[in-house]
Amino acid sequence: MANQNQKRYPAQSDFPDLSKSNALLKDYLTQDIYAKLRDVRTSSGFTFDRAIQHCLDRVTETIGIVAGDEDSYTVFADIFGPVIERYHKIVRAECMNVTDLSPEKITGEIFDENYVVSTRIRASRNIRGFCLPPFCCRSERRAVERSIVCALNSFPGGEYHPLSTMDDALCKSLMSNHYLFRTPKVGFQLVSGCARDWPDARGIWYTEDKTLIFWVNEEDHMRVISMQPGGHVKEVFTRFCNAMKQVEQTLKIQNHQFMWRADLGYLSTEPANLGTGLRASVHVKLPNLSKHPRFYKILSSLKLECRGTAGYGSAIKDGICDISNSVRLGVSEVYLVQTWIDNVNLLIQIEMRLENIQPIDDLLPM
Ligand SMILES: Nc1ncnc2c1ncn2[C@@H]1O[C@H](COP(=O)(O)OP(=O)(O)OP(=O)(O)O)[C@@H](O)[C@H]1O
Repeated sequence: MANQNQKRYPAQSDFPDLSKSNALLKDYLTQDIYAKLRDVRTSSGFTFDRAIQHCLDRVTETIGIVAGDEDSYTVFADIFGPVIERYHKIVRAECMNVTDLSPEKITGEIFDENYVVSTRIRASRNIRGFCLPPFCCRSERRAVERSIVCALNSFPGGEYHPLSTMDDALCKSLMSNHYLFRTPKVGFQLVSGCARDWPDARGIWYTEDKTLIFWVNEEDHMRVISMQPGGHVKEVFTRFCNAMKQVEQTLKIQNHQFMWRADLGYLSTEPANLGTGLRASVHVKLPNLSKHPRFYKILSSLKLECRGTAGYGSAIKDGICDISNSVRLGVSEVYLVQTWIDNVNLLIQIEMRLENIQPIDDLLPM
C-alpha cells in the first residue's frame, strides 16, 4: 500500500487529462497548481485527486470538483476559490453570508397559477465534524442519520422512512411524484463517491401531506425541502424557514452545528450549493418563451437556471420548465427568494406577451 512518504513521479506526469471536459475546473487547473495540491491531504485524509475524480469519469460535470470534508475548502482553496467566484459570480473577499429566514419580509404571496404548477424551496446542510458524502465512512454516515432522525423526532406529523427497508412500490411512487431523490445508477452521485454503500443510512422524512420533506445522506447530509402544488410561494417559504430554524435548534441540543464559514456560508459537497444552499424552483408553463432564441440568455442575465420537470439533467417537456436561482452564495435567503420571485413573475409576463404575439424588448433585462 502506498504511504504518504513514498517517492512519487513528478506531478506533471500525473496531470489529469481534462481535454474532453467542459467543467469550470479545466480553466483553473494548471500544472503548477496540480503539483502543489497533488500530495497534500485534508485533516481527514481527503486528496485532491479524489476531489476531481468525478470530473474525469464524467465529461458532463459543470464544476468538476467536490469537497470530501470541511477542510477541503481550505486545503484546496487555490482551485475552489476561483471556481466558486466564477460559478456564483461574486468576489469572495467582498462576500458576506448573512442568514435571513424572515418570510414576513417577502412581497408577492402567490404566483399566477395559470402558469405555475408547483413551488419548491430546498436547502442543503451538513454537520460539522463528519466527512461529507463523497468521503464519509459507513459509521459516520450512520451517525449522521441517527442525529438527524433524532432531531426530526421533535417535528410533529411526520415520519422517517429508511431507504433500506422501504418497499419498491412506495419508493417508485415517491420518486415519480418528485418527493424522493433517484437511485444512483449513473451520474454524479455514483462517480463522486456519494453513492457508496447505497442505500445504507439514506432515507426520507415527510409529513403526511408531503409539504415538508427531509432527505438524509444523499449528496449532502441533509436536504430540507418545502413544496406544494400551485404557486403559494409565501406559504412554501414560511414552512421552509420554520423547519430550518427548528432543525438547527434541535441539532444544537445534541451539540451539533452546521458547517459554516463567513466567506462561504453553509458548506456543501458541491460548490454550487454553498452560501444559503438554497434552490427555489417553480414548475412553470413557458411553452413560447422556452422556445425563444433568447431564452437562455435571458435566464443567464437574471441568474436563473432551467431544468426539465424530472430534475437535474432532464429535458423540458410540453413547455413546462423548472426555473430556479442559479446563484446561492453572498446573499441572504430573503434577498435570494425575493429576487427569484420577481424574476419568475417577469418570465410569466414575457410568456403572456409572446402568447399574444406582442413585442417583449421593453421587458428584457439587457
Ligand atoms: N417546483 C417543483 N415542483 C415539483 N417538483 C419539483 C420542483 N422542483 C424540483 N422538483 C423535483 O424535485 C426532485 C429533485 O430535483 P433536482 O434533483 O433537479 O434538484 P434538487 O433536489 O434541488 O438537487 P440538485 O440541485 O442537487 O440536483 C425532482 O424530482 C424534481 O422534479
